[in-house]
Amino acid sequence: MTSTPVQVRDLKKSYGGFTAVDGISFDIHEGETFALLGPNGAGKSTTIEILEGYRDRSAGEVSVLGVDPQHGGLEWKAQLGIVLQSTGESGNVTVLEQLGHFAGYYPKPRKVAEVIDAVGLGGKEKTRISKLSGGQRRRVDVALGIIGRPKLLFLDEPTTGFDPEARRQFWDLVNQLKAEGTTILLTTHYLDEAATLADRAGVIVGGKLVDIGPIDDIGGHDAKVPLVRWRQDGVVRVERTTEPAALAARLYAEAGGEVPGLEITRPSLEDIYLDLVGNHGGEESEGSAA
Ligand SMILES: Nc1ncnc2c1ncn2[C@@H]1O[C@H](COP(=O)(O)OP(=O)(O)OP(=O)(O)O)[C@@H](O)[C@H]1O
Repeated sequence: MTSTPVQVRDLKKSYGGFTAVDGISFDIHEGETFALLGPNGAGKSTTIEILEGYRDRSAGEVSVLGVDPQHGGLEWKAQLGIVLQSTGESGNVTVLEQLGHFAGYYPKPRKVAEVIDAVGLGGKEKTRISKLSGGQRRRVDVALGIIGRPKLLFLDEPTTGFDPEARRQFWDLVNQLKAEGTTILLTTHYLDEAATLADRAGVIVGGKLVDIGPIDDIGGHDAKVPLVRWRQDGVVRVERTTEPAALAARLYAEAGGEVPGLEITRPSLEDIYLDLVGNHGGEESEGSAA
């Protein structure tokens, strides 16, 4: 086992004349949770599917658990946990049957009952998957992703369709997997989810990596500078400053008391991400013509 389970160098993928992934490079270190962020169509799923061995690349080098995914065998695949973007589970079997069946594919599976509890499907063991709600089926997807005790777990928009309680429960589960040393590659459009779970992130726009680094450093140092808002003569004023308390104190002294509408906020990861994507011309990102 390598201490850098995922290594990607100058990865490119074209669909006909359309370049969906345009020369991206990144590493994911052992035990780390790495978030791949980007607008719809940026190339995240294409990248993940190449790493999972589902799609061939057009150019570049990729190593996943020391193996080129284009040549990964069953033993390699058994070390991966995969939660695809779309729900695949709609069968006529029960939750217990489905998980029991999949557990049989792996050399050291987790206990089915444990997994059912971990994804919050306790009480639904004997329910047919076709009778579950959309969010509950998504939990089955997550359960199938972790049943084989993967070394590397791919989570492609795992909490889409989850209610807020289920999302929190899922975050607890991911933290538990992290504590066990699982390396995780996550894509999500929920920036609070990325901020909570990820150690590092890469932001893809139009098939190119526009930023990468520890989650708190995304957007660069200046992106985090706090905003001070207040009202003066009925007009909302906004100033960015690294010393918000000093500005607030000055305003207090000038106003001779409480400052109307005073608010100090730090840009959230979502604010920073939206700036970053906007600056790189991405909204509904469309890659580039080759
Ligand atoms: N099989 C395919 N054939 C042709 N074009 C494709 C194919 N799969 C994806 N694309 C295109 O490649 C680009 C990247 O798609 P991809 O699914 O990787 O984006 P994404 O970042 O995962 O988006 P989302 O957030 O919507 O899931 C898109 O413009 C998409 O239309």
